[in-house]
Amino acid sequence: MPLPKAELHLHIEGTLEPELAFELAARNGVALPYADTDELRKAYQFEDLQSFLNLYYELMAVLRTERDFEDLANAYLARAAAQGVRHAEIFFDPQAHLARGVGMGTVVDGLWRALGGSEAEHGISTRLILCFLRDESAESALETLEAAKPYLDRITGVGLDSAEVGHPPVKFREVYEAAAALGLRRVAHAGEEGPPEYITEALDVLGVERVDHGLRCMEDPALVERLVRERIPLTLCPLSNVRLRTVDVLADHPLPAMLDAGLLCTVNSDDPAYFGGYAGDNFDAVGAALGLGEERLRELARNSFVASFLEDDEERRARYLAEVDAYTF
Ligand SMILES: Nc1ncnc2[nH]cnc12
Ligand SMILES: [Zn+2]
Repeated sequence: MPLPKAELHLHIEGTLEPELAFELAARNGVALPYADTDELRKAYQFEDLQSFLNLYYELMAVLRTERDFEDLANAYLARAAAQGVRHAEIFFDPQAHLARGVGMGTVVDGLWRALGGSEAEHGISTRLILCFLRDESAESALETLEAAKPYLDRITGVGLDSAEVGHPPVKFREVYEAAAALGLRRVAHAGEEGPPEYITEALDVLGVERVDHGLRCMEDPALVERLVRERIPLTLCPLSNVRLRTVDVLADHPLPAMLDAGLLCTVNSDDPAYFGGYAGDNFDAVGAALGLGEERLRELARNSFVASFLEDDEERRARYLAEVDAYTF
């Protein structure tokens, strides 16, 4: 049995495996510019975040109906369950779908067909986090939040993703204020490729409770001290960092130094279909490459539940933490 864990940084569109992409393409009559799954897999060589995002957005063309989103989420949940994920807080990118004529209702209702039955079907509790694309305008983000209003009973929070550099958090001040007023939790990608100042801005201007990636905080000791003091969780994605070349090789990943500094780090998969592994694979990879022992891995699993948005169900959080504490490797 794998170590129980929560996954807090997972883009559902980034779980689209080549086989499912071709299946959905056939079902929807969408032509993909790749002969087969082997040729598509060969395109998974990324120089940086943007080169990945180009493919990520291109492949979304196959997602058209509620059933497509349901199938996508069910495929992820089945894989996650097999790797010990007990709770998943799942990002989705509605603007990338709205731009293709796929409505908010199709996306949320489709995802919910899987998420609503996830506990019974996969043994995983879930939350849904709507992400704004930071390379789109602030007005577009506000329109997206407006379009999400009929679905807020199923949406726990908002996030910020896509191309980071040149799109500082401050651009989204207004939409984050509106989200907070609606009672939504707030997270944002910051310090993945962007500078440590974006992390500070995400905290101060957007009021985020958790930072996605946050890797580049290590360049600013005062910021590290603040993140430790305020117990701000970081959702790290080690295999993603290597594939997108923010870290040269896994053995150089700063995770051990970050834990030693007292940061509340979690380990997640980001876009597992593209980066070579799901949540458990990321745990295994950092364990092996960084020589993390059982107690470090247990700490990471504990952190994932501590950092999760389970404030509305503390009993469940306590149950998950007890599972981690009782786990024998
Ligand atoms: N790693 C990542 N960074 C920013 N935006 C993303 N969208 C999907 N994956 C992402
Ligand atoms: Zn991400």
